Amino acid sequence: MQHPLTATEPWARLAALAARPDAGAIRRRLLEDPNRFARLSRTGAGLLLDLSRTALDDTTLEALLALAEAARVTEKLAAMARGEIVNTTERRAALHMALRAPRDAGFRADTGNGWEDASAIVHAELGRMRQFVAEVHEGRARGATGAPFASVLNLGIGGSDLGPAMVTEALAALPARLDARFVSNVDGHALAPVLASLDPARTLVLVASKTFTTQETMANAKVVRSWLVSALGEGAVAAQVVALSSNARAVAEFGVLPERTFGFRDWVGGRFSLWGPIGLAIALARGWEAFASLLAGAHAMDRHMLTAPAAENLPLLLALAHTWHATFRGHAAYACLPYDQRLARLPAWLQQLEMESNGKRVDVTGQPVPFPTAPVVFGEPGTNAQHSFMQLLHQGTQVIPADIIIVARPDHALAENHRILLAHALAQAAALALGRSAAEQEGAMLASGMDAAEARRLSPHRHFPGDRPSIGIVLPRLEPVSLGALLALYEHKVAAQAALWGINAFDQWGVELGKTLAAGTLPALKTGETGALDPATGGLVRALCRMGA
Ligand SMILES: O=P(O)(O)OC[C@H]1O[C@](O)(CO)[C@@H](O)[C@@H]1O
Repeated sequence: MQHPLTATEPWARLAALAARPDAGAIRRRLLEDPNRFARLSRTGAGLLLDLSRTALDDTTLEALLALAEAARVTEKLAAMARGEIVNTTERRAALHMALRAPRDAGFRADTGNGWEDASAIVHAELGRMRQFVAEVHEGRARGATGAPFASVLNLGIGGSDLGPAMVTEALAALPARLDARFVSNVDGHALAPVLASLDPARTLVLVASKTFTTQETMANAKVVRSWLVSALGEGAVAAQVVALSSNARAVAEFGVLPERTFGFRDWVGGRFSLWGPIGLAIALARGWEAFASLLAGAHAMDRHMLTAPAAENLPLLLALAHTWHATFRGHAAYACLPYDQRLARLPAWLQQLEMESNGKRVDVTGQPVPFPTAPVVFGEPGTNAQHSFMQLLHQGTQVIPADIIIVARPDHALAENHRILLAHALAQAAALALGRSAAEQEGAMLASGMDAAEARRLSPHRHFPGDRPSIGIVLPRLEPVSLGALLALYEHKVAAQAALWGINAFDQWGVELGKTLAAGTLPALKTGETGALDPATGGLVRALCRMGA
């Protein structure tokens, strides 16, 4: 039986367009149309999206928009905003948009057991967060010895780390209100040096875990709890530990006071959670105003996503361009290249967002999807990426599209450095798209005085095929409001692709098996008893034990 999406007329049209010999031609399209940038760039919520260095043309774009219509993408995103149960396997709404909307936005969530006033719940907690942040900054909330807090240590992993850590680093141009540290890995090499560098009397600890059962976070939380208690006594737990979680019972058992617990509902998915209590570290480190502006920027993108016409809608257009690359052109990876060092952790955040959301092989009905879904995402800030993996993007055997994120105005006074950075970002996009033919390359070598035989020998090695797509995303400046819009752009892009493919972006069953197996392996590492393990794991456990594990 044919999959409902591949049975649509626009799908057939797109499959035919993708099979054309010139389906990937970017150079020709660029050089033939001097207005291509104007025709294929759009603005929304303060950002600029530039699709001119992809092979998309009017016909392809029209077919992609028709496919989105056939898949009812806009209706599905509207259902998400209405708080309907869109995460069908876990029977939950996905209402992260409520976290960043004004109080009167009126978001409501279907709990499966009736509807609740999501906006009221969010704003009650936001008010408490705001008050707590003020108490810490003004020195009214202090540690067990009466010392004001100088540092905040966030213990969390996945969505309970990547978002707040990335945003806190991205907003480094703002004055630091508290020194912020993030420890996610259960590897003691992550936690031990951080604890060694902190003063327990002046450290506020955030245990960030939606479930409050994640083994890595809880193991680190226990270590930090003992560290506080042995330095300051049992009273330090109540004075200095804060929980960010939706599991109030487990939080209470851990000993965190209700007034130091900030909660959220299960309609906030882990990887979409930085906008609420999980983002407390951002507000503590960069100030409440910055956090509020971040939310405002994301809300502006939410409004744009919900109201802009399809052909002008940034998240939808980005989703369609990525889908053209991943699903129709079969590009199995894409690179995220932020040309701003402060966005160094953006690729890591995006990896979870994309790959945990859309790394799915069955659709919402449980049927296998007969086409590629989420590609592999990787990335590094430019220009560093140019000196590591960009070689493969320019001359490798596979085509790997890139998102090139550019910030127009810097927050430093090194104007020449910034111009060099921008020149490289633009040059990479141009080199990927236009390439340089063997003949052009050979001509350049001859002109430089190289002898003809040597120029001929080198020309295949120095040939750039071009026709390699990149998408530009431009922020006027990296500030809370534009960062919020950028992150919401990607969140909605991911949700739009899931809606198009008919998959569930909001569950993550693929992470469960490894957790279960780790629980069975831990006792074997303690006792050396490997009888219950598979032969390969058992062999490795015995080898590790012989080496002193
Ligand atoms: O916040 P929690 O419950 O500790 O979960 C952390 C992370 O673990 C996952 O559940 C699975 O890796 C992520 O989705 C989540 O962000």
